Amino acid sequence: RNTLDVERVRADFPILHQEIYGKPLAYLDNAASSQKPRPVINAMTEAMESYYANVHRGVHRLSQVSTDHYEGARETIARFINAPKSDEVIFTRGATEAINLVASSYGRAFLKPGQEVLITELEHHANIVPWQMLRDQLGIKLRVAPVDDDGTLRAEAVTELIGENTGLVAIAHISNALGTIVPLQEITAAAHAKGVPVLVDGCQAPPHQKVDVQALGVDFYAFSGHKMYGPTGIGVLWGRWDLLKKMPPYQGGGEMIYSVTFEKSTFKEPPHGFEAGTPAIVEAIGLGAAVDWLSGHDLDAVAAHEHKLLAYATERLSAIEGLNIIGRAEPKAAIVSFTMDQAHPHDIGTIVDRAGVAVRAGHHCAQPLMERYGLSATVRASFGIYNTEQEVDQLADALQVVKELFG
Ligand SMILES: Cc1ncc(COP(=O)(O)O)c(CN[C@@H](CS)C(=O)O)c1O
Repeated sequence: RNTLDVERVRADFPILHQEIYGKPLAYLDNAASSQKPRPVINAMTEAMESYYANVHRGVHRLSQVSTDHYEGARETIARFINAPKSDEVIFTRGATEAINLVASSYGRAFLKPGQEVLITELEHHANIVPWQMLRDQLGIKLRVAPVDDDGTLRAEAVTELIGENTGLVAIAHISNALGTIVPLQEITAAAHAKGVPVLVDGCQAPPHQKVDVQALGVDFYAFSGHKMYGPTGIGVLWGRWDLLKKMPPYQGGGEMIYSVTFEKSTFKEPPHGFEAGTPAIVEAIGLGAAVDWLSGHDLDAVAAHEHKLLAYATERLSAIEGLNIIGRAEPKAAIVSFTMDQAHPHDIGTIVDRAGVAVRAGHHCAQPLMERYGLSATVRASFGIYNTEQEVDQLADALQVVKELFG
């Protein structure tokens, strides 16, 4: 397996080469959002400088070129997740909108009052609140599968709750707060054995590991461009064609129709039937460029590099007296959430920031999960392709200062 040339990777990210309060920036908040490599910046700038126009409707050359790049990005993304066809790739604003689309379209059309949507304690608010809204509108019920004390989500903890009343399993691929990697294949096989579809909140997966929707066997897969070295404002809902085909539109407007009269309108097939209005053209092109850039790296080598950082960070942080790592599931993505006996997460985040280290302090939009561990917040360091062991040292040394200050 070839190793990652991190210095060469870092050279692609202009933003990383700066100082914060006189210290080199150590950007360790990748679970919140990742930075953008030069090819993504260039692709978006080139679109706006040389061929930008609205898509699909124009008869003029620029519109055709813009459309080719926009639809080309869709095909690039479809290949990246091994989707059977690119028409199954729907552009959304991000994972949140992708999940809301399924709740609103699939949920309202195919879930019945009294049926259950099965989620887990690991979920991000984006995969909790849309189902609560559907419950309040439609009368479905929410069931929550428990995680273990160490942040592990055992497949049976989920599968034993799948019954004849379960209408959908909605589950994270990777926990943004703890890093837990969920055993999706096992859960999906059990759900399908009972005829229950599976939606995956895949937000934290594509930048860190190969995502193959056919190998996973899932029915819907949602993710955001800004977490995988692409821009904000663009994300993807991938869905199985036979489900997308029968789902009613999510939003109405231009682009998603064949014809409109005051009496009625006829709707386009997926994906355009779910893409009302002018799309995020430049952002979609940016996401396509991010996928091309990421695909230029050996994803196994990326995963191995990040796992090495996770192991090193776990070792260094575990050595700090009074520091408690929250979530030690195996396998785990390169996310380390922790508390310190001596200091509040926000104080810790502020102090390490003065040392040039960017981490997140808070509930990470997973308040129920924090409550389950009796916490209101943690500090979270989350690693990406461009992070280094030196940056782990920078974090650990800054935490030593916190310990001395508050110890
Ligand atoms: C598992 C998971 N699911 C959904 C989302 C929402 O993604 P959007 O691009 O904001 O729509 C996120 C984004 N989590 C960020 C912001 S709260 C974090 O700091 O962890 C996520 O991690």
